[in-house]
Amino acid sequence: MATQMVDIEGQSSAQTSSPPSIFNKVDHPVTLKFEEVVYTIKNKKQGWIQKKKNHEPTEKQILKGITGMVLPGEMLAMLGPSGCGKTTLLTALGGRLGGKLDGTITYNGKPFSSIMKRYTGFVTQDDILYPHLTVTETLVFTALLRLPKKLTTQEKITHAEAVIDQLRLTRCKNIIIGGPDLRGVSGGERKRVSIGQEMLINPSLLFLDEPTSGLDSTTAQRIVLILWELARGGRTIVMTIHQPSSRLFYMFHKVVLLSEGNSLFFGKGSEVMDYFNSIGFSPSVAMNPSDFLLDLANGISPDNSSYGDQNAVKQKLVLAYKSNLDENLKAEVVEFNDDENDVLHNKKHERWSTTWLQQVMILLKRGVKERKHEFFSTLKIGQVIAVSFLCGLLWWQSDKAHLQDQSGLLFFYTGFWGFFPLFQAIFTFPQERQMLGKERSSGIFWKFLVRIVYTSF
Ligand SMILES: Nc1ncnc2c1ncn2[C@@H]1O[C@H](COP(=O)(O)OP(=O)(O)OP(=O)(O)O)[C@@H](O)[C@H]1O
Repeated sequence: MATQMVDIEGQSSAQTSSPPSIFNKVDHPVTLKFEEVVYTIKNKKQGWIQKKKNHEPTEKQILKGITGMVLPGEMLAMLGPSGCGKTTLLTALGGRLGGKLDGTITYNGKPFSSIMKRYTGFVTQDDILYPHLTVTETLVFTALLRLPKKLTTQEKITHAEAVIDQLRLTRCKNIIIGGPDLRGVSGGERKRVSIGQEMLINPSLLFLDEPTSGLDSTTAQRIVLILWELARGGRTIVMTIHQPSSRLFYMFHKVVLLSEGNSLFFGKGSEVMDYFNSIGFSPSVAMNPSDFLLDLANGISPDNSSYGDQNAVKQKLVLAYKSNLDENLKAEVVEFNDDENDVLHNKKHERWSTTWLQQVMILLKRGVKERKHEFFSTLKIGQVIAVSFLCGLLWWQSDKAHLQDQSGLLFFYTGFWGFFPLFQAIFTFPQERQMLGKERSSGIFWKFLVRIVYTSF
């Protein structure tokens, strides 16, 4: 099997022609509109004793009517305190939220569809990557899986190389991703690899959940700058972000401020301070706008930094939004005609994903690369030696004439070599769950099958 494997590192470094500039412009621009988005969840049922005591409502509203619009070439930042509903809104807009979702979300005037899914990239907060693959291997395997089958393997590798260049990952392209117990690329580089995986399909819409969390401000700025360049190519970019520095804040074209599922502001980042000033909230000292906005969303008024009347401040801000911005915004969203330029839905699309056999083969190769270190791990060799030693002791100088003894040994060996690989395979299922979830959304369904096949070797 090892001889069949594609030497990805070798092939990619052998590539001499300059990578195509596939990222300059997007082919199918998308306008994202969302009106009165409400998301409700059912509260978990309590035990019958608790149920009698507490009369909690059975449902909880996470999003309470959020409206907005993002045009191609724009970058929207969702701001708000922890638990205000940013990730929920992002997931809803990315077409990944199940459950009770009311309101309207449209992409060029149409609801979410499989065509839209193909042109949507989603970068989750946690980077789900294989720790033992290098940056190049990670991106090349993704390219082989996600790019249309009309492209040759070499062209797909060239695309992956182009992404590496674009994301300035060239210096670390041969370094492994790494994990909690394994040194690898830095946090910022890992985040760029995750973004690169989504960029490979040249998405029209890109969603990112906290792409800068845990990074220093320079690295965070570098990542937002890359996203800004992507937006300049006509992409629609939506991200959640916790507390951007003022340099970052002014890079966003639009900002939505959330508080407990309510919208407190939606509009241009450059206008947010003027808006809050106009309704009587202005910072007493010069401060980072995002700090100021987070204080407001937490109900901390600039003139009264005591924590007494937070609910009253929040209520005031919600009412101010409803009377000053909500109606105009809804009218703007309804009036905007995005049907005319809808190249995406008007064009005939080929079914371009790879066949299941190709997927199985690529996943098999990737699985072998990722787990080859386990095949001859000291632990596994130690386990086999220990079992062999015990068997040796038990059957030491056993009489060859005793056929039952010999068949017992054979029975034990057959059982051991049958179940030993089987248990290895079973324990990979929980480890692979996250990756399966991530890749299922890209249409890769054959992973479990492949896991069983190659772990049983
Ligand atoms: N399935 C669920 N069941 C119960 N509560 C949920 C569920 N999903 C989300 N919530 C609640 O909804 C609220 C919003 O969650 P969400 O993850 O969107 O917040 P967030 O603003 O992204 O927070 P953070 O910035 O900390 O990631 C939280 O209070 C969370 O506990």
